[in-house]
Amino acid sequence: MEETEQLLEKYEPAFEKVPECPVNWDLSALKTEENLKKIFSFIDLTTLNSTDSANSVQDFCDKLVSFEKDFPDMPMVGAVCVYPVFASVLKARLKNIDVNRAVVSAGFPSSQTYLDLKVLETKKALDFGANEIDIVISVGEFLEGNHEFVMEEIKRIKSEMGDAHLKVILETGALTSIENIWEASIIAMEAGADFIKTSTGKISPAATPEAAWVMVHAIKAYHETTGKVIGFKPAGGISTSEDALIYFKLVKDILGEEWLTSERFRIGASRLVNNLLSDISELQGKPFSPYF
Ligand SMILES: O=C[C@H](O)COP(=O)(O)O
Repeated sequence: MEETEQLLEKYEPAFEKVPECPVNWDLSALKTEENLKKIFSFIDLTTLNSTDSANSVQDFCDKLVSFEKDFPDMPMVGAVCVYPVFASVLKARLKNIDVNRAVVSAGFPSSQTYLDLKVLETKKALDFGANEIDIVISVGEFLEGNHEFVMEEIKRIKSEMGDAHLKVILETGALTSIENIWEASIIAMEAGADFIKTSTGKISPAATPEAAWVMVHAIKAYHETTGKVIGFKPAGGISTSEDALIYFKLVKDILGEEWLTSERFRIGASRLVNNLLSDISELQGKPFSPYF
């Protein structure tokens, strides 16, 4: 039996014990200033548009640098996340603030390119200043049952990354079943993912509580079995405080308070920041106008 099949068999009993995902989420007690600020610090503030340019990414970064001065009571976001060609812009413009420089790589978002190009793209992004890399699994190969291929690709990319963090996107909206999401989670973690991430944000559905539920249980099972700590990143379509609070609650309830840190929990989002800031201002009784 192949290595990946043995691995999946080992984790099957844990999968069978995953409870049903709740349909309703009671978030009322969670919408506090403290929690919303924590969520803010977990954001991978993302711009992944075909229209992005060096100038627009520069402006995006400069806004974050001004934000730190204009909102001294707010934490910094976890990372800024951009296309690889802008890694050097992040390095130059964010050098004076404490924020991670994340870059999508390896043929993002389809992952449909040669492995040597995936490795090259990743190495270049790191050389130019990224310290976190987000890649997508080869979804088509995974769905064909080529688990070994998916595992080896991730391992190879990770092996070229030194200390930089690797986030592996499962593209859960394309995985067709809860079992597939579980298996992709286990394979990605075993292959060296520091984080597993739901979605690229480029297909629908993107992040869902149901997909997150399975992934977070997989992280828990993997931690219990290996002692390894893997982070979780829901991404795609998360735009309101309530959307984010569902993932916050899910991580808190299943993995515990110790996962509520930007080392272990990120939320990939392009539109969440202003809504969080608006809700925080409302809780503080202060006026707010969109900042980002
Ligand atoms: O990785 C992050 C996602 O691409 C962001 O998706 P979003 O634009 O729907 O927030």
